[in-house]
Amino acid sequence: MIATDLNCEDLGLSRLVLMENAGKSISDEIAKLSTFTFSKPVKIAIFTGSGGNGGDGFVAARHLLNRGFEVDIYLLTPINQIKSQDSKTNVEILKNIFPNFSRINLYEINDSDTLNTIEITKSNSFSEHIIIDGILGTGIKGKLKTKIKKAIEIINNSNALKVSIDVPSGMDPQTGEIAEIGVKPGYTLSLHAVKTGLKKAGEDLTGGLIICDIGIPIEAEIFLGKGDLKRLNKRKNTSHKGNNGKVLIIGGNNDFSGAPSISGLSALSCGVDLLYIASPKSSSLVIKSYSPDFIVKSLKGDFLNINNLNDLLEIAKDVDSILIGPGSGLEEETRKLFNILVAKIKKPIVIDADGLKLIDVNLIKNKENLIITPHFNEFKTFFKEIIIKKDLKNQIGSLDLSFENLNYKQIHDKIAIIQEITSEIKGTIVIKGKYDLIFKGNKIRINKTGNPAMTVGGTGDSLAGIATALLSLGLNDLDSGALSTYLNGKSGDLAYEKYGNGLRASQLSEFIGQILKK
Ligand SMILES: NC(=O)C1=CN([C@@H]2O[C@H](COP(=O)(O)OP(=O)(O)OC[C@H]3O[C@@H](n4cnc5c(N)ncnc54)[C@H](O)[C@@H]3O)[C@@H](O)[C@H]2O)[C@H](O)CC1
Ligand SMILES: [K+]
Repeated sequence: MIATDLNCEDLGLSRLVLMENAGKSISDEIAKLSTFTFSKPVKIAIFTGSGGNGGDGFVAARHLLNRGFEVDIYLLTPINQIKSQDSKTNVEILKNIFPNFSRINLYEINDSDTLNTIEITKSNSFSEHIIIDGILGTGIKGKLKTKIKKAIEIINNSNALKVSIDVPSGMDPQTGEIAEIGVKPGYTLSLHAVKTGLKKAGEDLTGGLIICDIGIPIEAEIFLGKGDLKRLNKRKNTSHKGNNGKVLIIGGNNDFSGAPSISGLSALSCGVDLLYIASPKSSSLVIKSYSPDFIVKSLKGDFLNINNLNDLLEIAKDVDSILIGPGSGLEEETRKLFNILVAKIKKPIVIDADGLKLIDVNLIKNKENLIITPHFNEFKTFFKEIIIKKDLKNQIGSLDLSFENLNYKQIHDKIAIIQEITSEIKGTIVIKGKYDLIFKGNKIRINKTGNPAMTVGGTGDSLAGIATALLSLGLNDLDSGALSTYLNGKSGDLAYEKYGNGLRASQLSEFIGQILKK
């Protein structure tokens, strides 16, 4: 949800607008609940915190006033300390309503003691009140401040009807756990979608769940955007070498040393701790010379072959994720090696480039934690058996990946055909193109970053390196595959700004760090 919310900004849909929609939806639901539950007009008390959840409360207040309700707002965070810019904007509007004709009272609660003096605390007969909990939503972190704990206690002790905005304050929106104390609402108004933790917590803790539409288009969930960067875990202060990703790249032959190196440079730029490249002797020396940050394992032979199996299984034991294929060439011996490797290795794997031409689709069908990264022609070749089995040869044969001048039905149909094929395997399929399409089961993501200068050789190797790095950093295969297309395309866009059509794939890694940092 946090990712989707930020991705709306990439579509030009601002958080301020979403907050307005949220507040309006909340006021509509409160009005319904009030006529449903009470025989006479009720008074509304809204508790607000320092973030977006409180902001929703301020907007709801404005709409509730127009519906004729009397509204008291208890600001647990004084106005000058409110952190969310959009909340600030909305509380300022309420402050500007002065001298006021609307029935609104704003109370800034500076310390816990002030809470003892408020109306709700003084009387326990608040059965004709609705309390709206806009204290904490999806942004909750760490221990609750004393003032917040006390406010939650007061809310729970009152016999008003309690309604939480988005998440009952105090509850972890991902796990549903209440570490200290949480509001026990009669209803929770979930914005856009019910957060994972609320489903886990159950109605005892959330009250009745009502979903409020706030105008987020489904595409904000499908298109990759800056919000998806939030999927990456924060590094722990206590972590040490090796805790943040160990990647193995298996590739290269006597003709190709660049491909595995480009994958390696991009993987390192995602922040992985250790990067191993296992390559035949013929290419390993050259690969070593590209970067002092690579740990290069030199394997016997001019190309990858079955005699390398034990060495590779040994190195694989020590890493978190493995990329198979860049620059490996198409030797029969390499084919044998790869097909045994994918059967034996249980760790997250990415298969790219020559790997896709050599590995049998049937051997990887049931692998969950797997990413393949074909462009459309490679996709057709890799899945040819499945395409024949499903009798889709004619339709796929004439298909391209362009969406220009198509209506939504034609777009649906095009995607449905591809999905019929991709859903035959359990891993993630990243089909590279102007728009990258990412499939896993019934899920689809689309990436729109990137530019025509990226048709230069090696950008796919960079993408595969990024996907493998993200797997090693703990993301699942769908998120790794999807986010890798966004990062690779975005770094390509920044590289284009600097180098124009002269950009080279080895330069993409230069920009990855700054995208992640932002
Ligand atoms: N797309 C949407 O769903 C929209 C949701 N909106 C609402 O915004 C919140 C999320 O807003 P955010 O500012 O990220 O977080 P919170 O309001 O939950 O609060 C964060 C705020 O509180 C402080 N804080 C965090 N932890 C604690 C703590 N343990 N004790 C005290 N204070 C704490 C923190 O410093 C922040 O300042 C979402 O739930 C929706 O309600 C928007 O309206 C837009 C659309
Ligand atoms: K809340």
